[in-house]
Amino acid sequence: MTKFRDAKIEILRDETLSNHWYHLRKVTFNYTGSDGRAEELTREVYDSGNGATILLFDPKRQSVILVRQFRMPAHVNGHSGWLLETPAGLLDGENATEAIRREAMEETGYDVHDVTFLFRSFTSPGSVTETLDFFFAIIDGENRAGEGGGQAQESEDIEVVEVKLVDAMAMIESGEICDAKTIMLLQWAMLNREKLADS
Ligand SMILES: Nc1nc2c(ncn2[C@@H]2O[C@H](COP(=O)(O)OP(=O)(O)O[C@H]3O[C@H](CO)[C@@H](O)[C@H](O)[C@@H]3O)[C@@H](O)[C@H]2O)c(=O)[nH]1
Ligand SMILES: [Mg+2]
Repeated sequence: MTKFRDAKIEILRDETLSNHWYHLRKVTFNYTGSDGRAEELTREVYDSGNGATILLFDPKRQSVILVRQFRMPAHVNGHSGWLLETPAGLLDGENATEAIRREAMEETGYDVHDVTFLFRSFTSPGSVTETLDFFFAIIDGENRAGEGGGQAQESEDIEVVEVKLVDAMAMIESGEICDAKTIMLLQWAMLNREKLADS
């Protein structure tokens, strides 16, 4: 951070452009950059809250549990929209551990007790406020507590898909898996596969 040692940010205004489902803000601020020059700038900021995601791994079957659902933002950007992802959800005021256990159950039907926090990441820091907490849990594919599928009353319509870890890696190469959080967790699994082999 040496270049920005004397940089300064002073927020002047934080306006709401849209506040229907999520919150689109326009932030006006004085920016004093690395060269000491001050200027007034504005940035649009999309605030959809923070979320959590989890890699559910079955060591016996060497497989992961993914979910497929329709994503409109991907659809309007040239994808069919039917993305294959790790289970994930918004925090809804809960702490991330509680939230991810609830989401894992709702979306996949796996009741996970021991979840391990791995890391936190901004998902798209140029435009979106969101941080995502990444978790890991061991599951037993033969011992599922429910059907999953999401909450019908919230129009969630989720397909639960079990994929061998090696096949999931190939699906990144082929483009069939093209969601950042999912790619990050699968790559984490590959980097830690010796540890996972003992689990
Ligand atoms: N009515 C309405 N519903 C919406 C809108 N936008 C999203 N939803 C619904 O709100 C629900 C949110 O479900 P969650 O499971 O809590 O969140 P998520 O969409 O899976 O989000 C997770 O993954 C995202 C993508 O990676 C992450 O961005 C997010 O942080 C979170 O981890 C979904 O049923 C979604 O369809 C909207 O504009 N209007
Ligand atoms: Mg979800």
